[in-house]
Amino acid sequence: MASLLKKADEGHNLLITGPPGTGKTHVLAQIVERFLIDGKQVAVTSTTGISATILKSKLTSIAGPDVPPVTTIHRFCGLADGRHQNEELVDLLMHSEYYDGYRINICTVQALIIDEISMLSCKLLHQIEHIFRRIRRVEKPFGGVQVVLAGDFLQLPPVPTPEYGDDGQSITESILLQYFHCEQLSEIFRQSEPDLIQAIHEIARYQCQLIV
Ligand SMILES: Nc1ncnc2c1ncn2[C@@H]1O[C@H](COP(=O)(O)OP(=O)(O)OP(=O)(O)O)[C@@H](O)[C@H]1O
Repeated sequence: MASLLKKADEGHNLLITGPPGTGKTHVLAQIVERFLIDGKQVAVTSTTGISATILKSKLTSIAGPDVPPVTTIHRFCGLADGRHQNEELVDLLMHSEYYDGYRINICTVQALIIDEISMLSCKLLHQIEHIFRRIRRVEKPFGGVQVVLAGDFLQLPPVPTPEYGDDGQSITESILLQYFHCEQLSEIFRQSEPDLIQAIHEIARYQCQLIV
């Protein structure tokens, strides 16, 4: 965990993965705390409303009441249900009064956290990168915003929306990952019984053996 926190302090983009109970939320809470102490404008988001609510309560129990509000990434920057093409959304963000709040969010944020990343499609990650770069007018990945992604790719995949041209491809093959330091957590903290921990790993990888 110390190496991840150091990378976060140094301003790297991070992708933190690992099975349930390996401490992804724990690390996120430490990172959020450090960003806040540094005076960074941090946005904490997740990919669904329910996971955002759960994340907020987990972060509060670890880092205390000062954690910022947690919302969905869609609500944070105006993605809605993914119906807009990239430049169409840029146009709305630049010119529609209805999108003022989203534009302000994008322009003021310095660090963006997205949890439950397995449910974010490649198309939406690329859209986020595009609109951040265009709206902030900074020709760097994500317009220079530090991005921290966390999740477990063996959990729920993205929901495809073929009507909007999104085939639901996971971000695992995204070329944007070249801009991330990727780290997989493997030590399970939530359980302590070795047999149970082994079973969790096997079930996650569809390798569970039936014992009769
Ligand atoms: N580095 C650590 N040292 C000791 N305990 C830890 C550590 N990291 C996490 N834990 C504990 O392990 C449990 C699971 O941690 P956490 O909820 O962060 O895992 P997670 O990977 O986010 O799980 P999930 O994918 O199910 O949300 C918690 O009770 C947490 O306090």
